[in-house]
Amino acid sequence: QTATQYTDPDNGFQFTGLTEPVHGVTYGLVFPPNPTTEFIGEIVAPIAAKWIGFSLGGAMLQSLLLVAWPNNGQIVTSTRYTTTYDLPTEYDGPTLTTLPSSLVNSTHWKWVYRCQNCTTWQNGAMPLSSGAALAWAYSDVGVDDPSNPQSTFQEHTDFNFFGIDYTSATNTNYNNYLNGDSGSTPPPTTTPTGPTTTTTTTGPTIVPTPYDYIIVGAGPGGIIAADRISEAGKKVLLIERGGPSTGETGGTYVAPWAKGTNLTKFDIPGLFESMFTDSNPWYWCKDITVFAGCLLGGGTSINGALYWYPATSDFSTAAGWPSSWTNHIPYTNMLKQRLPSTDHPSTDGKRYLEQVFNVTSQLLLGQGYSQITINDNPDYKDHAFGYSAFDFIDGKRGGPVASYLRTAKARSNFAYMDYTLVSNVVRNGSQITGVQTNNTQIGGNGIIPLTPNGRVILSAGSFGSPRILFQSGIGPSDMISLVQADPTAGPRLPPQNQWINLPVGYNASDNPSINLVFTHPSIDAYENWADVWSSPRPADAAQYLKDQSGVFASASPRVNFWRAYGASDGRVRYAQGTVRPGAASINTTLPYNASNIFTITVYLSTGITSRGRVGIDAALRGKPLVNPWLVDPIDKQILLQALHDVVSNMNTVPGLTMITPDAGQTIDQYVDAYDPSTMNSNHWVGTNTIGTSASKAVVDQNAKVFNTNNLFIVDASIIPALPMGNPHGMLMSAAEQAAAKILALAGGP
Ligand code: HEM
Repeated sequence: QTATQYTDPDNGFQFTGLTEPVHGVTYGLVFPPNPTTEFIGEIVAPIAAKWIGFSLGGAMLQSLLLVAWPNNGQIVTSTRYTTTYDLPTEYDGPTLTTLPSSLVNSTHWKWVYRCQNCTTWQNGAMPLSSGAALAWAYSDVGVDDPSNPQSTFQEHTDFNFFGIDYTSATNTNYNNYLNGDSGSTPPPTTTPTGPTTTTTTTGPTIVPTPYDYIIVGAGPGGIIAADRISEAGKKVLLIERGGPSTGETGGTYVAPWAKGTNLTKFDIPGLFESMFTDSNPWYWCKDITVFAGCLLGGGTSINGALYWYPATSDFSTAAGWPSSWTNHIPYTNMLKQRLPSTDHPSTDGKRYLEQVFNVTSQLLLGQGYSQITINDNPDYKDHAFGYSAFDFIDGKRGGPVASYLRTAKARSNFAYMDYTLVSNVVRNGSQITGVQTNNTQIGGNGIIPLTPNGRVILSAGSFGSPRILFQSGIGPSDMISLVQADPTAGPRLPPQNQWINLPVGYNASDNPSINLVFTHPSIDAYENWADVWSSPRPADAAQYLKDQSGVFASASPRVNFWRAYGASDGRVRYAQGTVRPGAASINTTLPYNASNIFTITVYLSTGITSRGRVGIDAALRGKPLVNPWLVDPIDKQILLQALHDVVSNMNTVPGLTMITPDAGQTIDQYVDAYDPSTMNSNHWVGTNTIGTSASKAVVDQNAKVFNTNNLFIVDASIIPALPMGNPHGMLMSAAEQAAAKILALAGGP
């Protein structure tokens, strides 16, 4: 089949397309006379079509896919992408705008849309100077969560292809079409190809509300800032690009065995390991090349929730903090009050799956370690070990979402907007006037303004916040040049004489971590967590569903330990260990019993000198440009020393065998051969580091971006150096302190 020209009888637009005969769905496209990167399209479908997919590359894989369905009189739409024959997931970059002649009535639904930045995508493009194939997918089975544009759904029930000649698919009235006007096209006299009706149900333009504080990103930094600032009576908008996570926030991603409850993947601590083995991990950001959580709660909704109250050194001037930050105790106390830690998260107070604790404590006691309650002694981090501590609450994921967000939401001066991506701040020189979102229904252009003296706080994370800065003309010029070349983001940049040169993306660090894998006959490896999502041990699943107790009330770690090391450069570095049943990867020549495996991960933390650089690529994806792990040979030397120490007395624990590395490889060879990407701990900090001078730092001691009047950052990116432990506890204390400093700073709303 080949597309031909037809005129839609309702809106009078001339499209190139066809009505396929099997289901009677019409697909049409029209381009401006000198094609740019956009087009107007339409899909007219009988009500029996529960969702429709349209592939701009003419195939399922590596194509920009448009997916649409009707819900409550509106058309719900998304752009998606996939490289495998599984559910295509969110693809950011294109902008879809539903045009007014769209409708839903009793027989049909019709989606007329503008698709901008749509003619090229990752690994593909529409060949606009020739012809090509397009493809459609049809389903008579409804999607799982119709109000959610990123809903999951089952495979199509039909698909097919058709040819199109792009060179004749243009119309000189294109710009009129954008305004809902068919221009000089004569009134249609041809046979109607679509439904005839007059009900227009797409929403009108929303008049944008100005806010005192617009906070971009609902991770730990953004949520805590939003709670404290709304508590102070300011009018606050918190914007999240993703959607709900836990059941209490409207999340619906529930394991088969928990069906009928609102205990989602993000509620049940024992599902943590399944984050990395899911066939449809929609919650990871698709435009950041390392793991980042694109959902409410950010990293705290998808992490293992290891929660450490900060040590004094975490906020020291030696770590890079301005001296005004070193007294963290009042803020850490505020955090502890809102979110106490627990090292026995099961609601019955018992500990489960503790075999690794027994084995590891034999090793550590033999090395002169003492067992302590770790969060009772945050500064005791040399030769100390104890039970892993978490911010779980009532046997469920707690974190900032189940604490600070609850109180924020109860206030009438707090507003929350999800599924909304902020690309850049709108500014006039050093004065920020609003944020640019991808929701063009807001004011017709997607811009949300500030009140007079209003402020923007970026909390989009160590990759997301730098990208927003680059797209706002703030950062090194090589990054802003990449933005300039982008057809959508380029025109939104301020003029070059307003660019602000700051070291955005530099000073990046992340804990290098190395896994050692062991077996011991006493260990229960819990099937390496492989079955927790689809076929858990029935008794454990039942116990958890009954009262949130048992194995599922905790994430996988069971033991943590720390040790200090002096080095030849005069610095003290700390090594951290995390121990859990199971193993992410095993590489061994030894025969072993898979039901007895466990992992000791050794990280280097406080004192690391290695730094990398974070930036964007030409597709504006966030990525490490220079890896931050073990750049300094002394960092590597200390990490090796720590690994050797951990296994130094292995022969004193009967039955304990190290299988990775195995006898054929030394620890040094193992570390030399380690894939750097698996050394990543996803603890990125420092990409918008705090400091006292604009030549070395991005934000000043009030967390305000240098050379701006009213732009702030509150997230892991301002932390100058890695803290002692997994960073989200220390980050939340930093967010408390940053919120207090921002509120105290004169000149605000
Ligand atoms: C849960 C969602 C989906 C699943 C599991 C799925 C799965 C599959 C599978 C297994 C095939 C190969 C079928 C065969 O060769 O007979 C296929 C083909 C195809 N799918 Fe999907 N699909 C999904 C969603 C979509 C969507 C949203 C589109 C949007 C346009 C799409 C477009 C296509 C097209 C055009 C083909 C045929 C051409 C090709 O193989 O690339 N699919 N799909």
